[in-house]
Amino acid sequence: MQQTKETMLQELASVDGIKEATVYEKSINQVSDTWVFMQKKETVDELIAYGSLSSKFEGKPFMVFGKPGVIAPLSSHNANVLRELFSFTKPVPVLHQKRSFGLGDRLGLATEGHARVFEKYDAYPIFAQQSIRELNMTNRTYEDVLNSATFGVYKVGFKRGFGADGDHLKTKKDIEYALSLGFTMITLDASEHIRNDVNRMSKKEILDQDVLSDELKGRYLNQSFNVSDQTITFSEYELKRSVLVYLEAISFVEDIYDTFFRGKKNAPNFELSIDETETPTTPVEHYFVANELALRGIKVDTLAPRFCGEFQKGIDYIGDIKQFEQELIIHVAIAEHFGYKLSIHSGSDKFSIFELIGKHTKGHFHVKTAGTNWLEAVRVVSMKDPGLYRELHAYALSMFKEATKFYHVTTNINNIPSLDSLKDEELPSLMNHEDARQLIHITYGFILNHKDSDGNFVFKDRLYLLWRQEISAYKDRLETHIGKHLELLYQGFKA
Ligand SMILES: O=C(O)[C@@H](O)[C@@H](O)[C@H](O)C(=O)CO
Repeated sequence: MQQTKETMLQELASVDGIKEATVYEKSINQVSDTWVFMQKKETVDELIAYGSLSSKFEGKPFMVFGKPGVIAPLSSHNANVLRELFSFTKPVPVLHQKRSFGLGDRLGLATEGHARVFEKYDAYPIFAQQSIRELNMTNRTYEDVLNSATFGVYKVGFKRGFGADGDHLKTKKDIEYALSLGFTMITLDASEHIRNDVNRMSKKEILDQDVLSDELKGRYLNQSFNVSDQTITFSEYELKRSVLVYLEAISFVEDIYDTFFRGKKNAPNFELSIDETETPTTPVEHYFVANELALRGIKVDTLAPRFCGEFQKGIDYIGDIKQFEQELIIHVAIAEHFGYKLSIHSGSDKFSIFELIGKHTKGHFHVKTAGTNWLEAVRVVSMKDPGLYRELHAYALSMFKEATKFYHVTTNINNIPSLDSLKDEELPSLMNHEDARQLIHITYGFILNHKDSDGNFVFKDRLYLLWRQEISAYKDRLETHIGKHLELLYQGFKA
């Protein structure tokens, strides 16, 4: 007779190391004769495997009624075993989904909260998503990023599937690294091959450049292209600008595509990001890039242009919303024409434009967030341990200048209310203050890695301990905050 989970739990109820723990109900699964679930002992999560397949897990063995079991730590080895036994813990590419959403979890603690949101919204979640810049800043590895997502979905029983994005990758070595671990999406960042200096050239200087081959002239010069009900026309100036800014980047993309994607079976999703540059992508330039990719047989799933205005990290859109809307309509038409979706980078907190994005993409989008999830974790610190928040904030102020080398922000730290003027209960309101948000957003690596003269972390261990103790407050914050992103996006196309 099949054993029920109740009788299984009764059998284990007297085992040392299990009897004193709390079982996560939604994590109980069975595969052939083996039960696998997660439990919490104090603030530490562990896996329990009970049955013949438990020998696959590493950990502390036990035996009940002649049946073997293991109390297994959340190690890389055990994450691999979970992925082998339970397919829902393994990332899968975005296939036919209309919309997807990236959730860069810098701390490896957010998947449970994120999963709650994606139980309600049908967008495909990319729970594992980090850039190399983030890995360097947080001292993490892609193994760790993937494992956190695997354990997160297992713990809460999220079975809809998720993706893993090697975000903003710039080299073959980094792409190989992400792919070797089973990442299902590669975001190629071509920014180092995009010429920003062209922005500083006058119209005359651009027109004076001899960069148009006969082929390019024949293909574009003074020609118009219809995409949906939009017409894109290349003047000599626009064509020369497009060639100067993007042609080298297109060759770079081709080389990467040939190496990792062309003709490959089960190729991962391929995103091209041209957003992290000083150069906004005009609709004409977007068309040029898309058409050149298509002519080279390069198929992207998503493309992130740099839209007009400013998409700064962790705060709302800065710029002319009317212009953004007009250009968005043309960007969407180009993306549809060439058969990919637009990707919106630095999508954290862009509340004033989400509805427009939902509306004009007709719900076909990829939106990426990252820093906002870290900011919600810091909000929890400000709510639960004001003293620790004050220390962290003061340190962030001292590192602000250094941090601006890694992120472009226009923060004025003089606008941030001084800590002395705020009562403890007022500290969480700093996480609604744009300058304070950006201060904390860009200093995350400095805060997490700060060590004292003995080489001990000043904040990291205390922060993780607090977050583990207050994980349900963090889950609530993520549900509300990321939920607000989705709600506005959906309002745009459900209306
Ligand atoms: O901070 C980073 O390096 C990344 O999270 C971002 O650049 C990412 O691509 C993003 O735009 C998420 O909002």
